[in-house]
Amino acid sequence: MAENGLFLDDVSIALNGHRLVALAHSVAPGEVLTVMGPSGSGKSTLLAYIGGFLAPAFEASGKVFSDGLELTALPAEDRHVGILFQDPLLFPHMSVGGNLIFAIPASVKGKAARYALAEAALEGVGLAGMAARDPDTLSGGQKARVALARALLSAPRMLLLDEPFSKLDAELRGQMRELVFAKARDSALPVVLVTHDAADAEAAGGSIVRIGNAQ
Ligand SMILES: Nc1ncnc2c1ncn2[C@@H]1O[C@H](COP(=O)(O)OP(=O)(O)OP(=O)(O)O)[C@@H](O)[C@H]1O
Repeated sequence: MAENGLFLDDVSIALNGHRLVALAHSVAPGEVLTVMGPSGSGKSTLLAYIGGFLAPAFEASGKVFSDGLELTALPAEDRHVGILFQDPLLFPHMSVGGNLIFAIPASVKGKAARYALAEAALEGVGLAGMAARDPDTLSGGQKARVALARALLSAPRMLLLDEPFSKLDAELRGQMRELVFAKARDSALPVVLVTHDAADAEAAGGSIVRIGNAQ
């Protein structure tokens, strides 16, 4: 078992008796495992299993470890997994800062300390001073950055990325993936990236697994 990082120990997921995913893989801190495969092959399902929110329709086995700690039996809220989806999914009724402060673990006490963390996270994604903004006034690329800052603020053990760049235009897409991978390296977070885009996989630079037709 890999001591550091994420380890998927013979993970197998089936739907109606048909096996979708069979995977054994480790992802070192700061590295990216890219998961590719046709639509409906089970890529998002694999992320749901790792994150602890697999729908009951699926039958799954295999263990998930993070830094040697087994997560498999833990509920999603205790797994401390940072997730980015295709849509940034910011709360529209909160300011940008509110969206960030919401994600900070309750163990960080004091309004000033929580505000300072949120400000620093915004600065870290190139959005210094934007805490008071309404999320609806941000561009798609800015929203994606806020979602990244929010995921990082939650003190995650890993990042799970479900096509997070696919709605961005080519230039923003390149910038955003560099930012995400740099943050993952800086924070020594293992990353599982689901994508249809070979350029994403190439930029990620780690291992690529294909599920679906290849099995
Ligand atoms: N909650 C659910 N209950 C039952 N079946 C589901 C559920 N969610 C997804 N599925 C089915 O499980 C299979 C895998 O879906 P999944 O979303 O993991 O595919 P994917 O590879 O991520 O696809 P895409 O590239 O289109 O996002 C599909 O056949 C899908 O219809």
